[in-house]
Amino acid sequence: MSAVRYEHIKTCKQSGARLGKVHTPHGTFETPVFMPVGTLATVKTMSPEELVEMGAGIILSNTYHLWLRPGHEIVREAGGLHKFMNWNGSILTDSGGFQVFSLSDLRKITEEGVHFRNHLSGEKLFLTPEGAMDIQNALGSDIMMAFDECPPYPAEYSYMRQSVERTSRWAERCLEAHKRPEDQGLFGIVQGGEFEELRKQSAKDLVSLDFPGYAIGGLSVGEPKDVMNRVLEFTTPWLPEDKPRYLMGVGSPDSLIDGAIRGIDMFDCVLPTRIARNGTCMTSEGRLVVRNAKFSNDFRPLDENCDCYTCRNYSRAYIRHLVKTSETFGFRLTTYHNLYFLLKLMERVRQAIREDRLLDFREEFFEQYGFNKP
Ligand SMILES: Nc1cc(N)c2c(=O)[nH][nH]c(=O)c2c1
Ligand SMILES: [Zn+2]
Repeated sequence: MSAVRYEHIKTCKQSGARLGKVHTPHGTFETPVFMPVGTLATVKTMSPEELVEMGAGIILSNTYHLWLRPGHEIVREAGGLHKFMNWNGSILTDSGGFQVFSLSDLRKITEEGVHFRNHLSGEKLFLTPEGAMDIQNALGSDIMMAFDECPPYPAEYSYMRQSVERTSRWAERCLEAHKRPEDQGLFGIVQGGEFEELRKQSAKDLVSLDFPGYAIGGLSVGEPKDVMNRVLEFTTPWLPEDKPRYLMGVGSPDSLIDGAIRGIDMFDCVLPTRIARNGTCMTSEGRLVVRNAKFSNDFRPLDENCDCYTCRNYSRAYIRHLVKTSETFGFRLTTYHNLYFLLKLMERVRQAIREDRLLDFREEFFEQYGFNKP
C-alpha cells in the first residue's frame, strides 16, 4: 500500500482537465495544485503559519541543496524535514538530479551515477540513485522523486534516447532502494525531450514499474511554450488516469492553466518567490514591477482584485519604498502576495473544472491578465 493515493473527482467536460485529491501521510490536498518552493527548508521569507493561512497544502524542498546544507543526517537527527522546519502539511522533495545538471559544472554521467562538483565549494561529489533515495529517506518527505537525468534543451535524439533508457534503469534502482513505501510515495520522472517516441517509451517504462505518481521532467528548461504544450499533449495519454501527474518547474499563470487543461495535477516553480525578491508582482492585470518610479505615490494596493494580507494593508508606494531600500519586510509582502495569487488562481481553476468551463475561464483570465495582447 503506497503512502500516496490519488482520488479522481471529475474531469472537466469542456477541457479534459482533472479535479482530484492527493492523500499523503501529512494530509490531503486538492488538485490541480501549485506547490510553493522551499529550497533550503524554508519558503523564502514566509512562515509556515503564513503558508497555511494562504492555503498551501504542499511545499517542495530540494534534495541536492539540503544534502549540501545542513546535510541530510542533521535533518534525520531532527526527526525529518516536517519537524525541522515546523511544517505539518505535505512535502515533496525533488531528486537532486536537476540541480546536479543545472548548478554544477565538470559533471560526468556514468551508469552508476553522476560525478560533479559542489557548486559552493568546488568539492568533488558523486550522486547515485541509491544515494538520492537515502537523502530523501532521511528528509522524510511525503513524496520523493526518482533520480533522473534532465538533459538540456535542445538535445540530439540519439543522446536523448540513451538518457531516457538510463533514467528508466535508474528509476528501477530507486524502487529497489526505496526503504519505506508505506510512509513515502515515490514518483517516477518521464523524460524524452520533445521526441514523441521517447516520451512514450519513458512513460511506458515507468508505468510498468507501477509508481504511485508520475512527473513530467525535462520541460521548463528553455523550450518555447508551444513545445511544452505539445509534449504534454502526447505524453499524458501514456500515464494512468488514477495516479497524479506532476509537471516539474512550471509556475507562470498561463502555463499553470494550460498545463491543467492538458491533464496536469501538480506544479512547482520558484518564479513567484524569485520575482517577488526583485519587486515584481503577479496581479490580475498582469505583471507589476513595484520598484518603478511611477508607483512612488500610488497609494492603491498591488492588486485591487486581491484580498491578501499585503493588498488589504499596504500600498504600492509603501511596498516600492521598502523594496527600493532593500527592507526585508518589502520582500515578505511581495512574496506573500505572489504566492497567494497563484494559490488562489489554482482555486479558481478547480472551480472552473467543477463548472465544466475551464476553457472559458482561460479566455477570461488571459484577457484580463493581458496574455492575448499582441
Ligand atoms: N524543470 C525541471 C525542474 C526540476 N526540478 C526537475 C527535476 O527535479 N528533475 N528532472 C527534471 O526534468 C526537472 C525539470
Ligand atoms: Zn495581494
